[in-house]
Amino acid sequence: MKKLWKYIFKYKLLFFARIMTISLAALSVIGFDFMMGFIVDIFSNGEKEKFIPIILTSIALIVILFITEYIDGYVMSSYIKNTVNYLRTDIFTKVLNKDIKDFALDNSGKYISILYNDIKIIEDSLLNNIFLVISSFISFIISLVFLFSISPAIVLFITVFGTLGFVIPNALSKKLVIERGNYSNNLEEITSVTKDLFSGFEVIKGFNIGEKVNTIFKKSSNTVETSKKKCSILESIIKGFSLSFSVTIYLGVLILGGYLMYKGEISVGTAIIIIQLSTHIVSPVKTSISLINQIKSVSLIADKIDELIYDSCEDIEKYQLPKFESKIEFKNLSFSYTPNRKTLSNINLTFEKNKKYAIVGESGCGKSTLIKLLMRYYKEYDGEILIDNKDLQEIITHDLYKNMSMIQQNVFMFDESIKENVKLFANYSDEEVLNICERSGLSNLIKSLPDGINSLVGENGNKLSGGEKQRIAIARSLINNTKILILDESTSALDNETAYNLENSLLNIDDLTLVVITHKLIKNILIRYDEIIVMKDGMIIEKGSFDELIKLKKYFYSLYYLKNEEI
Ligand SMILES: Nc1ncnc2c1ncn2[C@@H]1O[C@H](COP(=O)(O)OP(=O)(O)OP(=O)(O)O)[C@@H](O)[C@H]1O
Repeated sequence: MKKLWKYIFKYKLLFFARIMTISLAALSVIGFDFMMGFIVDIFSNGEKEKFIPIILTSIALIVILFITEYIDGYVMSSYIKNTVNYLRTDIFTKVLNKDIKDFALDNSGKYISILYNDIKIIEDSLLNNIFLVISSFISFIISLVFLFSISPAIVLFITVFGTLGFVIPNALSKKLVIERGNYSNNLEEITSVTKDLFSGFEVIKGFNIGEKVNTIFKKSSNTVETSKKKCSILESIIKGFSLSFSVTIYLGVLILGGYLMYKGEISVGTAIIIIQLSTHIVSPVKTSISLINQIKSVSLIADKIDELIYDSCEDIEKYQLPKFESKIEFKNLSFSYTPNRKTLSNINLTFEKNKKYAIVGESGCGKSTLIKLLMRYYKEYDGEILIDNKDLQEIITHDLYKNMSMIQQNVFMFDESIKENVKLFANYSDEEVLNICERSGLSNLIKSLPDGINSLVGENGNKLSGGEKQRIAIARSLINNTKILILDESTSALDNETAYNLENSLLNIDDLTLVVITHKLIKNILIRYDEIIVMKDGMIIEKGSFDELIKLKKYFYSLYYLKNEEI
């Protein structure tokens, strides 16, 4: 919660301006209460000389009320706009700064829920309520002081019942805080579920599982609404208590004021002022519990935000890697996703600068896992991964991904043109983009489109084939002058000829360290790699050039002939 104060006070001037305007508005309303009392006394006493002044003062008060309300609304909307904007943008930036592995720990629906649902709760329950509490407090104190000057007995009565009206509902409020936390978690859950279900729209349609998916959604929706209902029930119990005590105070003040008037100790006008002022005492007692609870409940949401935007890397990243210079080394590397099941065992491997490596092995042997560790998706491994003798975990994120990119089977596309998707909004000329597109095997596609590189790719590239998206991803890395390029089955969506041409053109780039995970065992391509790494059951069992491995007549040999017989 502490961290939220940073956002609340980011626009200090507007915050304090709002306290001023809300205090002025509260004072104007109290002024109006006094005016009612004066008007009644002046007319009931027949004080003719005060008729005109009191009418003029009433008009002036109405104008003041209007102006203070307007200024107050203006200041408040400016404060909310700036603060919510800052909060949301800051959280978004922090999420963007997360490491890939940290980001992947949570469903992205959680981040979306925080950015919209939780920030809305913070706006309604914290930002708005802070000022309501302050304004109620100001009216409460002024009214109490004035009432004390008329009758200490009235103030004593209010203090006793006001305290009871605060303490009893407060005892119930802890439960409400917990329920509100549940409600926020359930909202987060339904956002993630909805996002996942919509992402799988094609699968849902293709496999006719609409009914099943509907049931999942209904269950989630029901959970959200049930927790909301629990909050509402608790709120009404608390409100019921607060209302009973406030009505007691209100009626009590009325009776005590009426009694003082009956004894002739106060005028009718003063009795009216007492009644009016008592509303400023009753109202905070009635609403303060619910306001304070709402503010408290935000602390759970604030903790959740803190936890999600916490960046685990900042403290250990200390090495710069302006340019990849010599080698990547894996030393005695072992890794498990789950206890008791080793995915990688004792890997010792070196990728030298500008050399080309192919990783082969049957499905599930650990090829992608090895590469994911190099991309720093997971950090809990035994052994070491070093780039230019620097521990992978300690290299500054920006430098790491500037030097190294990975192209996977699923390529993300912005709903933009081919050109923007290749240059990723950086400043490259059309010639540079066209040149890179040619090297990435995109020339035919671009020639066939009326708008060439300016053609739009559609939402997540739905106007392109899987192979075309992969070629765009390769073009992205090449234009960015990535020094280490990793392809994870990334030519799988390409036909054999295109895959062959593309891999060949990447193998021709001298100043590129290339690591390709491949299932396609094509001799003409494989002979061009400096080293083929053969994996089985999470271990490297053979290493060498194509000819060396064939001569060995061991695992690679059988894998190669098996694949080529299949073809
Ligand atoms: N996130 C994960 N959690 C648990 N187990 C996983 C996870 N990812 C992969 N595995 C398991 O680890 C093993 C190695 O998977 P990996 O993806 O590295 O294999 P691969 O050689 O790349 O396979 P393929 O050629 O089919 O892509 C597999 O048994 C897989 O089921």
